[in-house]
Amino acid sequence: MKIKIGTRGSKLALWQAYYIEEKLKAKGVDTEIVIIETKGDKILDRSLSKIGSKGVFTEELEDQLRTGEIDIAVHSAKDLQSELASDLEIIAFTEREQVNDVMVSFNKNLSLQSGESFVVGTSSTRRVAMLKYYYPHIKIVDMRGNLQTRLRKLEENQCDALLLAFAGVHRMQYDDLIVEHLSVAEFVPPVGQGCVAIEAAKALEEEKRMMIKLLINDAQTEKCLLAERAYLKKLQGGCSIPSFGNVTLEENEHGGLHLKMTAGLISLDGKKQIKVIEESTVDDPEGLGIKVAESVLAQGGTEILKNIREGLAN
Ligand SMILES: NCc1[nH]cc(CCC(=O)O)c1CC(=O)O
Repeated sequence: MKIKIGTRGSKLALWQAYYIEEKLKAKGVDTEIVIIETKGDKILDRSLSKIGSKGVFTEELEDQLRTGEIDIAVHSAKDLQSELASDLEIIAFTEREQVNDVMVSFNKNLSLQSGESFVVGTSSTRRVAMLKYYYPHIKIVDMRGNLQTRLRKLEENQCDALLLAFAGVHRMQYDDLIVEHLSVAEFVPPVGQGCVAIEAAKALEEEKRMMIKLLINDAQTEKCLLAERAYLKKLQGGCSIPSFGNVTLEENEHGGLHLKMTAGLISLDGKKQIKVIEESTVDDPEGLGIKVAESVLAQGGTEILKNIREGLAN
């Protein structure tokens, strides 16, 4: 059996593909890596929210899943839209990395807490809105491109610091540049951050699907991700919407486990934030995600989404 692994060509995407390849190879499964360029990789001069968030990093990979050119597509779970086409599915989630965001800079003394004003580069609507909400003294500049491009821009002094996911910084071995770990209670991570997801066509041979599930899937991370993705799907928000959602498995008094979800929405100007924290048993993660989404929508989320959609349409 040979598994053909489709991936984007960025260094972070390749890290993810090799990570999956190693897990399969370690159990004697033959693999081949196929690099596929996506629209998100090609268009670098416009912000993601303007290109349209749906599938910019996934469409070309999905086409090749359908033709059987590749057996699986490897994605950052965060980049995978919450609603897949009916002929595609996620068959595995890897064990998750630390989920928090970090601030990266060449200036070791920078801190968001200091009250000092400096320039932070980010293109994430969630990070922009959260900066405005918690740290209004910070100046923000739009900073797109892959990790290496952003770091080059940082080096060129286009900004003083970047906000990034710890997972990507760590995987690219830039830990030395981390000057601050952001609290997950304030900067609640977006759905999927830190997890690698495996997408496949429903038509994939059963033998391959079972093998990949067995060797790659982490059952605990899967529970968390199912809840988070159900939340995002209910909100119908892609990555251009400043939503956040993070689920952890927590121990009960009796040693069993339950799910704890922290999720919400923040307006683009950072003026209004809705945050809901809810716990549930582990057996219905999707139910938890939907319940929290309904609660966020009812507490003003509908209004925030409406404002954002009208703004983006202009
Ligand atoms: N949107 C790009 C992207 N997709 C996944 C990661 C980081 C790694 C991960 O969360 O899996 C990043 C970079 C970032 O947000 O800093």
